[in-house]
Amino acid sequence: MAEGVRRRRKLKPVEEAIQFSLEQKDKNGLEGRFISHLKGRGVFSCTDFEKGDFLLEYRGDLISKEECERRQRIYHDALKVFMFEFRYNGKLLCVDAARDDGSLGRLVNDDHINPNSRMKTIRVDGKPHLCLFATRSICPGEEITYDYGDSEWPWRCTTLSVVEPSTLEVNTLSQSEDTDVEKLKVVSDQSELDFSICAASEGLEKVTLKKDRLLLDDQDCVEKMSPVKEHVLNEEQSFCAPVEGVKEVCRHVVVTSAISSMDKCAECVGPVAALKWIGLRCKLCSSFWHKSCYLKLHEWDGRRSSCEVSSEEDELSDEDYIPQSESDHQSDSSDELTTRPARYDQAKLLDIQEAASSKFSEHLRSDVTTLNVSKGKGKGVLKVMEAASVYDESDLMCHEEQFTDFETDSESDFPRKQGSVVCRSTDVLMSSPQSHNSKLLNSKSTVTLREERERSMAGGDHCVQSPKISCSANRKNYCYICGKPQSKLARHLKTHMAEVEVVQALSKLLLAMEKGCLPNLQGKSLDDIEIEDEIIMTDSDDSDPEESESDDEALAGAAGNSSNAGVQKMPIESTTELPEESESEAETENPRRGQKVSWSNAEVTAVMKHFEGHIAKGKLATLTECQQCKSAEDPVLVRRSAQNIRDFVRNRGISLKRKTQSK
Ligand SMILES: C[S@@+](CC[C@H](N)C(=O)[O-])C[C@H]1O[C@@H](n2cnc3c(N)ncnc32)[C@H](O)[C@@H]1O
Repeated sequence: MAEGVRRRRKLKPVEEAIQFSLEQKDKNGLEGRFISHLKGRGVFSCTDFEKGDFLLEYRGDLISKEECERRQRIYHDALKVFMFEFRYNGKLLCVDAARDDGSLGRLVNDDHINPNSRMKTIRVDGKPHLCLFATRSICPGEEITYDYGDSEWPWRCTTLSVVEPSTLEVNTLSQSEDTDVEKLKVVSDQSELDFSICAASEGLEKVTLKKDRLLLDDQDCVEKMSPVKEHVLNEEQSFCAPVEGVKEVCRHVVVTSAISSMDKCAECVGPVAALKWIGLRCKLCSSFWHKSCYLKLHEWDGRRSSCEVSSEEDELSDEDYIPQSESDHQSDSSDELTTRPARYDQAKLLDIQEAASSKFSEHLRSDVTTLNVSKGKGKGVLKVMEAASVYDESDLMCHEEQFTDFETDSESDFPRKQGSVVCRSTDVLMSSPQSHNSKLLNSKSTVTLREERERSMAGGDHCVQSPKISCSANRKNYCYICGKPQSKLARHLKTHMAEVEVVQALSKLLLAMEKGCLPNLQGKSLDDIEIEDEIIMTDSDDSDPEESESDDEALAGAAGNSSNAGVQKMPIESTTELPEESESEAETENPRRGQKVSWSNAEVTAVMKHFEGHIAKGKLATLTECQQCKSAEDPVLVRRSAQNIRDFVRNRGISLKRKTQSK
């Protein structure tokens, strides 16, 4: 009874904050949504909040200054933005929310002009917790924001100062009303930048910037805490919002580069795929970007002219497989980079869309394919379709996207923006190039699809974009990703757009389309789909197999030859030697890899044990299979990477094919 009464009693905001902090839960009435490519996600209220209400905790690992520094050394910029440094009991601490635990606090964006909440510390079990409280009443639909504090937050600045690494003194301008903006002194030797920034808020902020991190000095900080409740918050505490903006001081010198799947685009923070991707890397600050993101960024802030682009390509690690995809093709030439306009808002998925468009328009013209794929609990049906004019059309749409407001409520907006639609139904999304209005068509079968397509083609109306993945059941839409029913599916899907799963699903489908093996995927769950690459001999494979391409050539093959878009030519990366009969003696030297390593008989036997079937069938091994082989045969293959093994299998397959053909 007493328990019941306690439950019913409305908790005071601080009590509520303590309760939610203890339970590690977010409050109802708030939701995360994707806002835009520029801003990323944000948190929105779905209910009314009153001034003073507790909203959310900025949840993460509470770590010391030292641990914070250590993590900042190893974190990519994209993760550093989730590190919230603050002062508590005279100590510099940090809540690291880099790990996405699904909590909403980490997604709250900055607003220094009209924020509706404020970050405060409360003490729970002797430890500080960062909690957001409403500073005014908040209506449903409003985005929750707080003031990150005075700093050079890039999104606040209309003009960004770009600093030459060698520049010794730079004036910085804060967008805030405060007048105490002083000089930013830069002492730079490229390897270590020390900045003393004096900016004003309620007090003077002193920040030491080393390499690429911000540390608060023993001075007043960005934001001073007002006590929430004396026994909870009994001393002056100060805050610094998530670390950000350091990359802006670099005058980027970018090169096209093969980038590890672990590294994210500094602009959209998104991975492209589980595999290594080709993008741009700044030689000075080692940030990475999708090419389209980089172009967009430098058009936005007018720094384009100050950016150097080199055509030099980076070294590839022999661990990484570079997929031959159109998204790679985008990154191939510095020429293109300097001349091509930035067109994409939703870089990540649009990259894939573009990949699909150009690749499939080459060799899948007039094809309409339906693919049933089950995923999770529901009976999802993926319809994948392709239209003859897809390339031109997607091009047109990409251009138009610049002028389209993404923030519309239109059901069709998301798919059109994304280019690739993921929803659950027998419905298929189609769109007309004239109107650019996507509409849900209740297409029940391939025949219907084809008819629809033919009808629209005849009427000058074209099916748009590939792949289209559309799922629903009984006219109720279920989200393909989280499986929940959604009345506003298109809008809901925006929340998933950054998820790797979507990108991976699309990648798989694209690969399957490209290889013409979509029908084989009928009824499979996405997790079960493993697309085996088949070895396709090309002219260049007719040369002596021992003379495999250099890494550069392989990279160029993988990234640069869009005219080969219709052919899946596996780049020969020469990460291992070609194992001919004499492979045990064969030695190939890769200057980048240093020591040449010949294949021993034991190694060959170990690999053959696993991949004889692949070689006979002319199939490529996947990296996972190679890793499994390596583990199973441990320690025989200790000198070989999974990629080495993969190359071995491929090269063997090529040799065998050649032999068969010559017979
Ligand atoms: C703690 S995260 C907030 C969540 C973030 N929007 C996301 O999608 O992950 C901080 C980052 O959000 C972005 N951000 C925050 N406030 C912003 C604003 N007002 N305008 C644009 N971007 C903002 C910046 O990229 C910043 O580095």
